[in-house]
Amino acid sequence: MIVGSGTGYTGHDRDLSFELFHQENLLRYDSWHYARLAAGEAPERWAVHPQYVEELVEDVEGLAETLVSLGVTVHRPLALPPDAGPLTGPGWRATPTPALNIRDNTLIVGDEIIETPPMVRSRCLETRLLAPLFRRCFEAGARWTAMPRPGLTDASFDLSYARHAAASLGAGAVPSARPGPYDAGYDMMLDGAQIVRLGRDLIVNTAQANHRSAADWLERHLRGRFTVHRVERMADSHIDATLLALRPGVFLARHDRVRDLLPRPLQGWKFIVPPEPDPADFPSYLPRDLLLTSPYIDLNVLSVDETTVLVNTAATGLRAALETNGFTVVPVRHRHRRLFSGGLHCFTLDTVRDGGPEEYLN
Ligand SMILES: NC(=[NH2+])NCCC[C@H](N)C(=O)O
Repeated sequence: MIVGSGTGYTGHDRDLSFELFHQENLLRYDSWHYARLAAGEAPERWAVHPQYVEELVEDVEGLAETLVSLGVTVHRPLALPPDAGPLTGPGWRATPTPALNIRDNTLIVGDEIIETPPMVRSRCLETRLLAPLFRRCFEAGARWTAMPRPGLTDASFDLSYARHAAASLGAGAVPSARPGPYDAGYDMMLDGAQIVRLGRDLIVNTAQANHRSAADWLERHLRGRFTVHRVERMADSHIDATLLALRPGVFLARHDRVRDLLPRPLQGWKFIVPPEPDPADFPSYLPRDLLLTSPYIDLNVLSVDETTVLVNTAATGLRAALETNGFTVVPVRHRHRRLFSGGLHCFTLDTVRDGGPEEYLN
């Protein structure tokens, strides 16, 4: 398994791609800068308090140590070069982020590593920091592919989901971004965290045209080896704080309605729905500390086998729910899961597992 790295995180580039990606959480906390950016205003650099970064790094190192103690072989990405950047694309530049939420920009399916097309400009360097590890897998016989790279120009984002979300949260209109000379239509965009892998079947969440186009690519690319099942708008993008498979026949789900969105054969699985998150389980932050995940983020657990699950120490209700259902819970400290957009599942990427892909849907 690879465990991400928080070293070198300094802040966020609040550009159009970042605002669209984090729209739902930013809107909830009343800090969404999209309209200004769409009108041509320059992106803003938003610092994260260095103490939070230090504590993040400490917690990620603890996660890596816990996995080693459970007998997992742990690999780490390259560090973010301190003098890296800026990244540039057609008509934009952005400050790169470290390879922290490595679940997002890579999808491992069977013997194949697929680099997925990032949705946030600052994240375009992350898979390069994993390249030495991917090279070793390649040399050992793995396939290694990258989906078509997106241009990420302002007008390359389909706004249909953003408009739907803004309307349901009572926010104002979402103006179209200005067209530019480097536009190439709606780019393919999809993160690995939009996919639940179940043996020979993949559940892929799509919420707008960028995702759907990427899902078309994935479906054609994997035809004959894996089956793609689409679910529409289970979430804005990532679903690994909404639905996770704990073992064949058992899901962990944010709420009961998740069941109805799944293909029929999976609706008969058991769904463990933990109690609502307790606000007392989280640190208190200032308005300047952007909250980039919902309070459900601790659902983002990491399974190492069919009974053992790594769970945030602070998530008391969730830990109890899993124990009641017969799982062995290994507590892991992860304080700032709302500031760095990810939990234990987001920070990890399983590359080699025991057993082979099985059939669960027939
Ligand atoms: N792979 C990830 N980065 N997943 C994080 C998903 C968090 C989800 N958007 C929420 O706010 O609850």
